[in-house]
Amino acid sequence: MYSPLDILSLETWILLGTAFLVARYYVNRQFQILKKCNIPHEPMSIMKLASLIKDRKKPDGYFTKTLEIKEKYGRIYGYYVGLNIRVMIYDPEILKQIQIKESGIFRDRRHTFTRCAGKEMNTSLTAAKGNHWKRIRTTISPMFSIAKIKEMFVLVENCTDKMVETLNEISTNDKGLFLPKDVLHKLSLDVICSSAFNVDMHTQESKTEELQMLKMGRKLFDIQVVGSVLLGMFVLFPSLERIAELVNYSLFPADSIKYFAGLVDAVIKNKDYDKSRADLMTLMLKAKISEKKAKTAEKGLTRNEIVGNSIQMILAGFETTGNTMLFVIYNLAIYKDAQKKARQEVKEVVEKHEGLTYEAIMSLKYVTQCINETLRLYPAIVVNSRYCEKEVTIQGVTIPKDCHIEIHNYAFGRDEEYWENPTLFNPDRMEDMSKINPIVFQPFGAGPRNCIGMRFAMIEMKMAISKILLNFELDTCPDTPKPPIDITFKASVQPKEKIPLKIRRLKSSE
Ligand code: HEM
Repeated sequence: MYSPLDILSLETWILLGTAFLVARYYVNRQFQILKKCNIPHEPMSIMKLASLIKDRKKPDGYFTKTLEIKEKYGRIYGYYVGLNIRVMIYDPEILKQIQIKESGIFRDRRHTFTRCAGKEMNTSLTAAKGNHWKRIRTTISPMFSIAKIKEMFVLVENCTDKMVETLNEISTNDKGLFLPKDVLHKLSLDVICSSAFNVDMHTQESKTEELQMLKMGRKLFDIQVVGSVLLGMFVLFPSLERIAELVNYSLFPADSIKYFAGLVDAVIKNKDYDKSRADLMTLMLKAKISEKKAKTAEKGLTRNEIVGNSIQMILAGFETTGNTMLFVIYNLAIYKDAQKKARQEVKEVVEKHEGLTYEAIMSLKYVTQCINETLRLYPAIVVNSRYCEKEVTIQGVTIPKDCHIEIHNYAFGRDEEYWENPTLFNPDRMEDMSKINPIVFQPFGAGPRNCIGMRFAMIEMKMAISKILLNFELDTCPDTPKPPIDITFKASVQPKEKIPLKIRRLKSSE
C-alpha cells in the first residue's frame, strides 16, 4: 500500500497545499469584489459561465439581454468572466463621468485581446494602452483633421464614381436586382485602401468574389477553431496573453496579416514613393521614429506601429462603414417617403454648391439624419468598453479596479425610455441633435477614446448615399426581408440574411 509520501516528499506536499490555499484565497477574494462594491450580480458558478457563453453565441439573445437585465437588476449590473469582472453601466450620467470627466482613470478600452494579435497589430490604436496609446493617438489624430480629410476627399470621390458605374451596369444588365452588400463592401474597402495606402486595388471593377484584397480583408475576421479556443482561454485567464505576446502569436490569420504587412512594407521600401500624397500611410511614414526613440517620445510611430495601424484602419473602417451604408440603403428602399425627401435635399444642395463638393456634403442635414437613425437601430459596435485603472466612486457607485465597463449601444438605441416606438425608422427624431443625449446615442463612442475615423466615415457614407440617390431609385423586391431585420455580430453588426434590393436608373427629368 502506497502512502502520499511515497509519491511526493513532505516538503512538496506542503508547497502544493500552500499554493492551493493561496489560489483559493485569491479566487474567493476576487469573487467577493462585486459584493463588496454593492454591485448587483449573480454569484459565480460554472453553470452561469456556460449560460453566458451560450448567450454570446446567440447574438439576438445577447442584444435583447441588456434590457432584460435592466428590468431585473437596474442600471448597474456586474458579472464574472473567469476571474475578470465586467460591469454593465446603463446610466448615462455615470457613463458621462467614465468616458469624459474621469477618462484619465478609464483611458483604455479593454485589457483582453490586446497582446494576441502579433507584434504589429498589438500596437494598433484599439489595442494600445496608457501612454503608448496616447503617443499613437496624438500622432494619428491630425491625420483625420478637416484639412487632411479635405485632401483625401478626391480619393473618396473617385471610389464613389466607380460605384455609380457598377450600379449603372446592374440597372441595365441585371434588371436592377442586386445585393447591396457586395457593392458597398467593395466600395468601403476601395475607399479605405486608397485613403490608407493610396493604392488602387481595382476592388470595384472585379466581378469575382475571390478578389484577393476582399478575400484577405474578410479573412482577417475568420478566426479558426484553435483561435476560438484560445480566445476563450484569453477571456478566462488574461495573463495567458503575455505568453502569446512573447511568442508573437497572432489570432488573425497569418496569410492575411502577411498580405497587408507586405503592402505597407512595399510602400516603405519604394524609393520613388511620392511623399506629397494625401493618404494615411504617407502621413504615418512622415512620423516614423526608431524603436529606441519611441520609448521616450511623445509623438511618432515605429515601423511596427505603422504596419499595425494601417491594417487597423482597414479593420476598423471596412465592415463598419460598409454595413452601415447597407442598412441605410435598405431603410431608404423600405421607407419611400424618407428616400424622396433625402433625394430632394441632395438635388437642392448640389444645385446650390454646383456639385457634390465638400461643403455640399457637409450641408446635408436630412441625409445625416437618415444615417444617424440607421446607426441608432444598427450601431456597428453593439457593446463598447472601458477599463478601470483604479477604484473610484462615481455618483455613489464604487467601481472596482481592473474591471471592464460595458457600454451597451445597441440596447440604448432600442430602449423605450429614450425613444418612442424604438423599432421604427424615423429620421425626423434626429432633427435636433441638441435634444439627444450624446451618451445614449453614441455610435462612434465618446470622450478622448472615441472613433478617430468618425468624420471620415460620415463623409464617405454621405457621398456614397447622395450619389445613389441622385442617380437611382431604390426599391424592394419580393425577397427583401421586412423590417425589423434579424442581425448578427461579426466584426460589426450585420444582417443575418442576404438583403436583395432593386434599383432603377433615374431619368434626367426625375
Ligand atoms: C460607420 C462607421 C464607423 C463606426 C460606427 C465606428 C464606430 C467606432 C466605435 C464605437 C469606436 C469605439 C469608440 C470608443 O471607445 O469610444 C471606434 C473606434 C475606432 N475607430 Fe471607428 N467606426 C466607424 C468607422 C471608422 C473608420 C472609417 C475608421 C478609420 C478610417 C475607424 C477607425 C477607428 C479606430 C482607429 C478606433 C480606435 C480609436 C482609439 O482607440 O483611439 N472607424 N469606432
